[in-house]
Amino acid sequence: MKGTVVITGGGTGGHLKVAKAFVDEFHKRGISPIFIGSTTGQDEQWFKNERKVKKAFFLDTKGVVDKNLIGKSKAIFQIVKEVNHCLNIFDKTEVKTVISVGGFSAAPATFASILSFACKLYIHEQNSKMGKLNEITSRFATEIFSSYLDDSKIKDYPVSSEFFDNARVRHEIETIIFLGGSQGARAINDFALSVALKLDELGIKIIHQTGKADFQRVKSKYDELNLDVDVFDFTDDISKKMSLADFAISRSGASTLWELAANSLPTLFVPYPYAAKDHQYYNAKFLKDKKLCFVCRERNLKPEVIDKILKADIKSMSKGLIDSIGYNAIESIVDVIIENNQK
Ligand SMILES: CC(=O)N[C@H]1[C@@H](OP(=O)(O)OP(=O)(O)OC[C@H]2O[C@@H](n3ccc(=O)[nH]c3=O)[C@H](O)[C@@H]2O)O[C@H](CO)[C@@H](O)[C@@H]1O
Repeated sequence: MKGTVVITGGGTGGHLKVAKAFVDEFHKRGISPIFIGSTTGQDEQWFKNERKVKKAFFLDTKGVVDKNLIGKSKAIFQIVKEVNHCLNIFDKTEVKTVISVGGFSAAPATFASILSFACKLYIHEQNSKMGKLNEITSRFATEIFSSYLDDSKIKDYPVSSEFFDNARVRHEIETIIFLGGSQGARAINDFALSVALKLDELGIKIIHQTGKADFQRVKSKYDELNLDVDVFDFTDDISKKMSLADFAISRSGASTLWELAANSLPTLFVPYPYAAKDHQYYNAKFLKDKKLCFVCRERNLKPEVIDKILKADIKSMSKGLIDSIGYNAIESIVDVIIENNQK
């Protein structure tokens, strides 16, 4: 491969999981990329000690969207400053390929790749509605990979193999997993607590990922209810937890959604209502239109929802999910990038 590869982006687990898939795939092929992320968000947590990267840079950047005018100006000024920093890195390490997985962390390296004519830019857009940065920069990209774009060369989402390996067709609901995405979701936590006694009476086991911020509160409530629940804030072994469940109630962040699909786990998605352009709703709608999931707006999430789920035909949904996503997405995406690099 000519020149160095940069993988950039992050902020939250959804973007970082895809960044990690790229790092792992390049490493498998004997290529050590550089990672460029931010000091804000979860980037350092995921990549500070990652041995598969040649070097990781964490730049002083913050999100631009959802800020007042002064906040926006400061964030933009900081990005401009860090673009320069990236151009220096590109120059010193002969960067020829920049792969953005989106999020504000990706801004400096993405803009630097556009300014440096020696680089090719690739974008992986995880969501059904394009993020602001990708909307601005995508016209400069050599390829945009997305599960929702008709003209994407590879449409399958890069999901780790363990989600496929542990997949099975679900027949009846004996265990439900509640998932809040990388940061947890208070609305899903409250819903789980409101139906926990009923599920227990029905003999249904609960697995519950709360997110860090709400863990103690949720754990104490289960203790008060005297229920034996597998409750945790975050785990590195989420595929194992998913595979134990027969049904999921989850946010529809892109990585989680496609992991659940890969695992053939029927799901009720409760989209995060404040996501940009309501993208979590449209992520889930993509599967709902194929009758492969249920979707419930957060405002309609009432205990009665459980009765409907218990009557549903989860077997045909679970079977249908098998064909919704193919196995080797990250290999195919990296093949396209390497082929282009050789031209
Ligand atoms: C509030 C918000 O705007 N969230 C966005 C964010 O979500 P968020 O960061 O929550 O992302 P996702 O749901 O896409 O991914 C979370 C990742 O964390 C992993 N995980 C989660 C819990 C756990 O205990 N262990 C674990 O490993 C999941 O398996 C998954 O791979 O990025 C996604 C991808 O751009 C978007 O679709 C979401 O809308």
